[in-house]
Amino acid sequence: MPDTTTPDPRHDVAAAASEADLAALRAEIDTLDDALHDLLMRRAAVVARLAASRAKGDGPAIRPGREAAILRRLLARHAGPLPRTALVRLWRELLAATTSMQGPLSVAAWLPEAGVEVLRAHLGMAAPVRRFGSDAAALAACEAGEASLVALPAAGRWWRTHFPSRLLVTARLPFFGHGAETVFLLSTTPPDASGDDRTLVRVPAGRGEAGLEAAGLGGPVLLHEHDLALVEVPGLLAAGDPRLASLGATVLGGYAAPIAD
Ligand SMILES: O=C(O)C(=O)C[C@]1(C(=O)O)C=C[C@@H](O)C=C1
Repeated sequence: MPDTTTPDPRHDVAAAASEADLAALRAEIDTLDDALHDLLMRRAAVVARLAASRAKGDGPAIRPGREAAILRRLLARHAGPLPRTALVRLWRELLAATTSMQGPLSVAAWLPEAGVEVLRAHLGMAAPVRRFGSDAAALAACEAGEASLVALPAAGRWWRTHFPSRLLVTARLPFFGHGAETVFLLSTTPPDASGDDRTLVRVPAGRGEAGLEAAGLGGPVLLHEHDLALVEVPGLLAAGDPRLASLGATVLGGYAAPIAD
């Protein structure tokens, strides 16, 4: 029978080597964490300079188009084992933080539970989200200055009854990957171009949709209710776009085209 009580010195050497490897790898991770942390602090300081320059003007600091362009650029250069979802999650939390550094970021939401999850994934855990019992109540809270953004689903009466409005749709969520719910973010800051955008347009059902097609502006119909259709048109169109004038179309806002994961 082999003597199992006597330690094999070769095991000690192997254990010591793997302990040393582990310590070396962890030291490398610590060095990288310091470098990442230094860069995060430097990045936040640049955002603070940008905010202090007042170049952005009034209204909420959030610029969903710029955020989308940042994420698209990073995803395009992404390589290696870190999942793309993790990259997006990290930057979403960062962008939510740098937005709230510049001014209050609060949301008036009329959303089902799944929509709140989609909203949280986008705005991070810190942004205060107040839920309302109707789309009209959430919109009124923002109009009254009680919230900087409104979050609404692709349902309800808001898209038929609330426009033209000071509040415009500026983001469609989820921006990356798939969510159980589509969420629209509305803001008093007009939509900013991301390089690949869509415009949300309300048109008379039938005639309006055909008119959009004929003008080369056909896109997916998101909702159809009574005599109105909600259509996602390619590009970022201004409310006064001459191609829309004769169609009885109302621009509800625009946003970065979401990317599949
Ligand atoms: O570019 C801006 O306007 C910023 O405020 C900076 C920044 C960022 O951290 O990169 C922060 C918030 C905006 O929503 C978009 C981008």
